[in-house]
Amino acid sequence: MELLKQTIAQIDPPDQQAIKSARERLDSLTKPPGSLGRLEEIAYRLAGIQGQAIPELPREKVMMVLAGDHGVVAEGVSAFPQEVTPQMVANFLRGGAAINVLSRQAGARVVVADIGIAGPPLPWPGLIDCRVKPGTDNFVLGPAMSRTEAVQAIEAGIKLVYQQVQGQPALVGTGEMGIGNTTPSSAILAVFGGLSPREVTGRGTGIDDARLVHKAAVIARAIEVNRPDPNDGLDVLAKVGGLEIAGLAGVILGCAARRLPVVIDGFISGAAALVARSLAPLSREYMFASHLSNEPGHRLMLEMLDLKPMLQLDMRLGEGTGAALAFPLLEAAIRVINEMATFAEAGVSQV
Ligand SMILES: Cc1cc2ncn([C@H]3O[C@H](COP(=O)(O)O)[C@@H](O)[C@H]3O)c2cc1C
Ligand SMILES: O=C(O)c1cccnc1
Repeated sequence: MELLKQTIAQIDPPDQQAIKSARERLDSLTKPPGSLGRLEEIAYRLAGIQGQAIPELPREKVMMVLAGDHGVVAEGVSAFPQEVTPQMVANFLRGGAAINVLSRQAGARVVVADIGIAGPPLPWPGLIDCRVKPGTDNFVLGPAMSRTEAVQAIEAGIKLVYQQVQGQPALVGTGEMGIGNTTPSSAILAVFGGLSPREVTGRGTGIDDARLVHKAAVIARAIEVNRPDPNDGLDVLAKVGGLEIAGLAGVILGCAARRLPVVIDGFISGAAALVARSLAPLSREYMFASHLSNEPGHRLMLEMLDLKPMLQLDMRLGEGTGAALAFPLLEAAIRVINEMATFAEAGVSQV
């Protein structure tokens, strides 16, 4: 609990003076004011995060992929069996998954961590061991994990940032693997948003209509049985969350504490972002929403976080794929503010 408390206490607001100077510089560049749209917002937000008017390109890009399993899969909420979680982790380690391809494209390193895959520990080279327990408990019957386990998983995510990222300037992305994890993500969204499970439940890996109705009913039952307190982020996480969601909340908090921008992937990462924001409201200032997932609740999630997605490609995969695709857009924003000529430099007339 000490590490979590310290980390939250270390999160400062972005540097307002750097933001102001960055906005002035953006307006001095050879383009009509504001004409690069949200790229300009990204540039000045990064200035505020780095604490300098002209943000630097990242020296390091890291995609954090956390894997965990979910007891609630016993209720039949996913189209795929639980063994796909370790099978996909093996695929990540071999470099054959979508996240490997898109991270290579972005020039990012993929970090793969086991925070709670079901079964015995996997002795695979390259797999980072931060196991809290072999999967959550079925949260229809009681809490997914204890409060202590939730804290342990968050702290594992914080430590990953410290161990895997050298420091400023860097870009970090959030990714995950865990069959069944759209179910806790919808549950978290329903609780924090005071929304009905039907509104926020989607098809995940591709369940049919009958299972979709069943999945929403499972989430409704879990909320009824556990009665998570929406004003207590740890309570929500422990009762209806997941280990990789907790770990990603830790990654987000760790980035915010170290003044690193963190690029949030899709629906599951969004649930982790809601948890992080509820534990430390300022952490939101360090988040960038990469894309809008096709999972229907994602739009509501981003509205609650007041974040606008950069891309909308009808993707619904997770793993960090949307975040990897957004990395070059953040780098483009940094290049614009660094490399464009000003009106004065280029001898271009202003109004
Ligand atoms: C082969 C395969 C690769 C994946 N990569 C990410 N997910 C995604 O799907 C899962 C969530 O959906 P649900 O809640 O319906 O199980 C997570 O593992 C998520 O990362 C995958 C799913 C599958 C099947
Ligand atoms: O948006 C996501 O992250 C997502 C959606 C469906 C299944 N897995 C991941």
